[in-house]
Formats: sequence, C-alpha cells, structure tokens
Amino acid sequence: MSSINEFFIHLATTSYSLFFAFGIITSIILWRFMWRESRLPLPPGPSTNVGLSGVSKPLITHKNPWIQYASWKDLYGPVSYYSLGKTRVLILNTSTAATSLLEKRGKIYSDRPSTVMFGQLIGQDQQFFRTSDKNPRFGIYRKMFKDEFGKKGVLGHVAVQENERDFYLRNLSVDPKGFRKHIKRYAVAVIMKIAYGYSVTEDNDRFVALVDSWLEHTNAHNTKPAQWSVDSYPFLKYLPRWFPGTSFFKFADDQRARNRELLGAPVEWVKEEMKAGRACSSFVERMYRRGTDGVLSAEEEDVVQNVAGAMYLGGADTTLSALMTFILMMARNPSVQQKAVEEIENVIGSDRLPEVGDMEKLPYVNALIKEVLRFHPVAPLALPHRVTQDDEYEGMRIPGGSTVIVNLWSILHDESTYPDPMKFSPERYLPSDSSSSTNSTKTPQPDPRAYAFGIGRRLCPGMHLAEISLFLIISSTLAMFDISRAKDANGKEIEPKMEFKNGVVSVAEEFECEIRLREGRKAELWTV
Ligand code: HEM
Repeated sequence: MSSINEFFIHLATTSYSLFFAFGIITSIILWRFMWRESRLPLPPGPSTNVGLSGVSKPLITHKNPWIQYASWKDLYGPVSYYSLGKTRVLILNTSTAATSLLEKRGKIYSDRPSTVMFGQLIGQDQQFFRTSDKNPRFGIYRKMFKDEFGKKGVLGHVAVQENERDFYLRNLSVDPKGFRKHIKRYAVAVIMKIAYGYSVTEDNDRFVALVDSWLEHTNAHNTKPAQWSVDSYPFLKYLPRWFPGTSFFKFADDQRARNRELLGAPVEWVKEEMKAGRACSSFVERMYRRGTDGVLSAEEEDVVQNVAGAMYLGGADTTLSALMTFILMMARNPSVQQKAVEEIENVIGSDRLPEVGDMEKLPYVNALIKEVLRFHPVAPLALPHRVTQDDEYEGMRIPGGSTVIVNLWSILHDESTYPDPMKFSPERYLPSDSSSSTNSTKTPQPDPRAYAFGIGRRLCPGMHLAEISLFLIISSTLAMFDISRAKDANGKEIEPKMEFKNGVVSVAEEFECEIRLREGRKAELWTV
C-alpha cells in the first residue's frame, strides 16, 4: 500500500516538475520570439511629416505617384514603408514581394483599409471595392460577379458587346475626332445594358453624366493615403462644422448624397420599367424577379444596388483607359499597327468584322492587347489592401493594420522582366521575333495580365468581360480604320503627347491623332 502511495506522490511531483519546466521553456521561447519581433526593423522608407492639411508635401512630388514609388525601389529595395499620422503604408514594388504577400499570404492581406472619411463619415464600407474580406457581403458580391462574369457567364454578354461595338464603329466613322467620347460611350453602354437593361442615348445621357461626375469627384479626392486630415487625426470628426479646417465635412456630405443617387437612381428606373411591363433582361431585373412577388428586402436591395453599381464603376473608366492607351500607341507606333492590320487581313479578310471566336487565331493582336495593359496599367497602384495582423517579410516587421499598395506600374516596368520597358513592343510575348532578320526563337516575356488585373483574392472580377471588350474594339478598329499622327498647318506630323492623368484609374491626357476609315472598307459591316 505504502509503495503505491509513494508511486503516486512520485508521479505527482514529477508531473508538477515537468509542467513547471514546460511553462518556463514556453515562456522563454515566447519572450525570445516577441523580443526578436519587436527588434525586427520596419521596411526602409522616407521619413514623413504630416500637417493638419493632411497632405505631406515633400513625400509625393511627382504628378504620377506610381513613378515616384517605383523610384523608391532603387533607394529602399522591393518593399518600402512610411507612416503619415495614424496611417501606415507599405509599398510593394516587385512581383516577388507582391505575390509572396498578396497571394501566398492572401488570408491576411486581402482586407481593404477603412478610413474615417470613407467609412464613418460617408458610410461607403459596404461598397464592393471597399468592403472587408471578413464582411459576409464580400463572398456574396464575388459570387454574384462570378455568376455574371465568370469564364462561362461572360459569354452570355457577347451579343451586347458586339452590338455596342457596332455603334462605336459607326460613331467613329461619322466623327473620328470624337474617338474618346465614342470609346467612353461603348464602355458605359455595355455595362448599363448588362446591369440595368438600359440603352444609353447618344448625347447627354443622364446616367452617363451621373457616373462621370461621381468618378471625377471621387478620383480627385482619393488619390493618396492620408489625404484627409480626419483620417490621421480622428478626433477632428467631433469638431463643430463651423470650426476652421473642417471642410472635410462638406466633402463627406456631398459624397454621401452622390453615392445614394449613383446606386439608387438606375435601380429605381428598372423597378419602374418592370411595373410598366417594359423592362429588358438585366442583372437587376433578374434579381428582382427572384424576390417574393418581385420585391426584395432592404438588405437584398442594398446588395443588388452595390453589385450593379460595382459593375458600372469598375467597368467604365477602366475600359476607357485601356482603349485610349491603344489609340495613343497606334498613333505613335505605325509599324506595330501595320503588323496587326496585316494579321487581321490575312486571317479574317475584309468582308467581315472580327468575332470573339477569332481571338485564338490572332496572336499578334493578342500580344498587342497584352502590351497595352503592360505599357500603361489601367490602375497603376491597383486598389489598396490592408494587412490584418503583424507579419514578417525578409527580416522586416510589417505592422498589422498597414495599408498595402502594390505598384503594378513598377512590376510591369521591371527591366529584369521586361527589358527596355518604355518601348511599346508586342513582340515581347511572341516565341519568335518576326521583326528580326534571323526570325530566331526566344522565350516570351511573362503575360502582364497576371498583374494588370490585380493579385490575390481581390483580383478583378470583371477581367473576362474586359478582355472581350478589348479584343472586339481593338481588332475591329484595326480592321476598319487607319490611325496616324495629326499634322500641323505646315503638314508636319505632330507627335501625340504621352501623359497620363493621376487617379485610381489613370487615363491618357487628351492627345491629337487622325483616324480614317481605310480605303475599300464598307460601312455595311456594322449592323446599326
Ligand atoms: C481593362 C479593364 C480592367 C482592368 C485593367 C481592371 C483592373 C482591376 C484592378 C487592378 C483591380 C484591383 C485588384 C486588387 O485590389 O488587387 C480591380 C478590381 C475590381 N474590378 Fe476591375 N479592371 C478592369 C475592368 C473591370 C470591369 C469591366 C469590371 C466590371 C464589370 C470590373 C470590376 C472590378 C471590381 C468590382 C473590383 C473590386 C474587386 C474587389 O474589391 O474584390 N473591372 N480591377
């Protein structure tokens, strides 16, 4: 009996000792780990100083912030960091850093930053672009987009895209100087038809004007982190509105009213059309038909408004940007244009317009589209992400909550991936270089579409629709028109200027060029 007692006493003492030793060892490991973590340096970057105006003057001096951020790669390496007040910003300048974090660690790098201005004051956090990946709405939004614009769903919209392409060709043949307006009309008309079943009128369309003024207003006031003083100093939101320096309240009120109108007005129009029995098939119309007796709950209605709004906000200026870069590059690079035209003539001839089924048959045109997306990425800094917890990368500490900006422009102009990056050259993506006399084979450079539409879980959900639009408009324009430089009064060619506007979506500044229907091409090819 006593030996059994002794045995248990011995066991208990040993267990206590083991437990105690385990506790000490775990604490030491944890302590050493935390000590190491806190000693890890932040990524290098410029020192900053934010004033009450909210804008740190010395930080971004270049007209296009992506160019300035790209220059930091030489100064600080692939990852740089700065803080402005409470806002901490991480800049990723290489594809390795961007994929390592946004893709491989997507679980913690796919949130969006929520600012006091856009979240608390404007209430824009339920918008698709801004919603957190932790918000249950995120999965709902992405699923709805996938149903509509996934690889399979998108084919249901080709007829709309071809019909609007025909309007574009007709408008361009009648008024070639108005090419920007016609491209814009195409981009908006496709989305308005798919989202709301609404046909855009030729001029002064009220919904087009609504999107334009919303985008202009939002882009102009949302280009830099910590743009608003209230984001760096949240206590400012408690100040009375008459207090000096609180003009941000006015922007917030204005933006809230614009959001309500932007998302609500076209949906109200669909509801009226449905009541009158005139509604065309569209995303919004199908959603209402699924509701009980054609009615949706307030929550469901809000989801539908936000998804349709994201189609229209995501699809308009992005498509415009890529197509304006295309026209500009054609005017500046006649030999590239010539090669693409020859390919279309050889494969398709001149008796019909290119169709989606021709996509695979036109490798040079496809390479040209890739080069358009690389040369000037539509959204050079993508959309900002947010890292949800502290992290470590290459021996550097990344504080949780930081805004993460991936510099797509820098990735797509990396000399080591795309030699001579400022040269517009579709040949990069082709296995043999038809421009060289030896016609030797080579390894094609990486497909820029892997980056141009974003990286990781927030990848653009409209990319398949966009790719079809780019193919239809680019191949049809090349099939029917010649794009060349404008001439001055003395008949001397004017080099079209190559400058790009700042903004989340960056579009080429106005430039001059000449567009003419090619000799022998027939206007009967378009059906409108
Ligand atoms: C050439 C055309 C386009 C380009 C280059 C483009 C590019 C991008 C990029 C870079 C992002 C940010 C990805 C990220 O945060 O990492 C994005 C997001 C998004 N795009 Fe596009 N886009 C294009 C066209 C479209 C179209 C046509 C639509 C709608 C039909 C669309 C809808 C969206 C939406 C809703 C998001 C937000 C996704 C999210 O937050 O999860 N885009 N796009």
